[in-house]
Amino acid sequence: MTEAKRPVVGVFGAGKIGEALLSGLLSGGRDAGELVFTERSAERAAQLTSEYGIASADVPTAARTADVLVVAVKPQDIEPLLDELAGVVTPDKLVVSLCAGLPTALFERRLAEGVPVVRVMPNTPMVVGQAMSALSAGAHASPDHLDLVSEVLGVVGKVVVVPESQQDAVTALSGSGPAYFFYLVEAMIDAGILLGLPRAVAQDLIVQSAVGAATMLAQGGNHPVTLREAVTSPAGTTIMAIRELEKHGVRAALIAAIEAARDRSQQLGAAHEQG
Ligand SMILES: NC(=O)C1=CN([C@@H]2O[C@H](COP(=O)(O)OP(=O)(O)OC[C@H]3O[C@@H](n4cnc5c(N)ncnc54)[C@H](OP(=O)(O)O)[C@@H]3O)[C@@H](O)[C@H]2O)C=CC1
Ligand SMILES: O=C(O)[C@@H]1CCC=N1
Repeated sequence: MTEAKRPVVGVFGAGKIGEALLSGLLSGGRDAGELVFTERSAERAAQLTSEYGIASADVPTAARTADVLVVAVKPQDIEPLLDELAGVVTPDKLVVSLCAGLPTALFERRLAEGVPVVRVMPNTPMVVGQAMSALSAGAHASPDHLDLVSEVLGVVGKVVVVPESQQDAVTALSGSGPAYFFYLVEAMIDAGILLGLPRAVAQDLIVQSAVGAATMLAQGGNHPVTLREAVTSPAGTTIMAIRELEKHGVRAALIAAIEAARDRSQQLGAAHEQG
């Protein structure tokens, strides 16, 4: 039986998330020949080609070569890229935007009539096959297009479909989410240093605690409250720490932080609505 031909994925802007996607797809079994990317800096393009064996191309060539065009430039850099894509992207292609805040309507306005667009918010754990990607279909994207994006991003992690109206919230939660966990881990390692532990020991203790806790959350099916209560003994050590976290407003700080990230995602989109 012959296998159906897999789509060629083109990554436009191979920075942090673009590179994470390319390397995650390779680790997930895609061939370098099924991938292409564009980069502004020739030096960075050469470095990525040497590291991964994936060819780079200019924007029009990559747009013609790829079936799925993944846009991974900063929202602030989108306009010149859309100028380049506008003349070459045809409705038989699929455009996938990873850009925070940018609505599918922006792409639909700037590209040829009928080009399907899917907005995705992924996150960097795609380098280890553990991304969380949330997908929303634009006006011309069909269920088959969503299936195609799910298939590609399913190689590098989990996929969920959400209404586009929820994408700013998703961006604040799971798009930025890994940074919050890294920040907490960093702070807990500092606490270990304060308590006199060697840095490497503190890091091992906290990272393995994070891995263990994440695995229990992902696999155990228990609510986080139940899991935390199981650690929190009457008159024990954990409740003393929890009291301090509550006293310092850590829960409220996290809620406010995530709300601020949501607001910023909305602003990034609004900037392009006006311009
Ligand atoms: N980082 C993350 O965790 C996540 C990021 N995103 C989204 O992904 C997008 C990219 O973010 P991130 O990877 O962090 O940003 P980066 O700045 O690391 O990557 C963007 C890359 O695109 C290049 N670039 C810019 N314009 C063009 C162009 N016209 N043609 C080709 N390449 C171009 C940049 O080059 P140069 O450096 O020379 O400017 C840079 O290498 C953003 O829209 C962000 O919102 C989404 C989810 C998570
Ligand atoms: O910080 C940002 O804007 C991007 C979007 C989500 C994660 N990083």
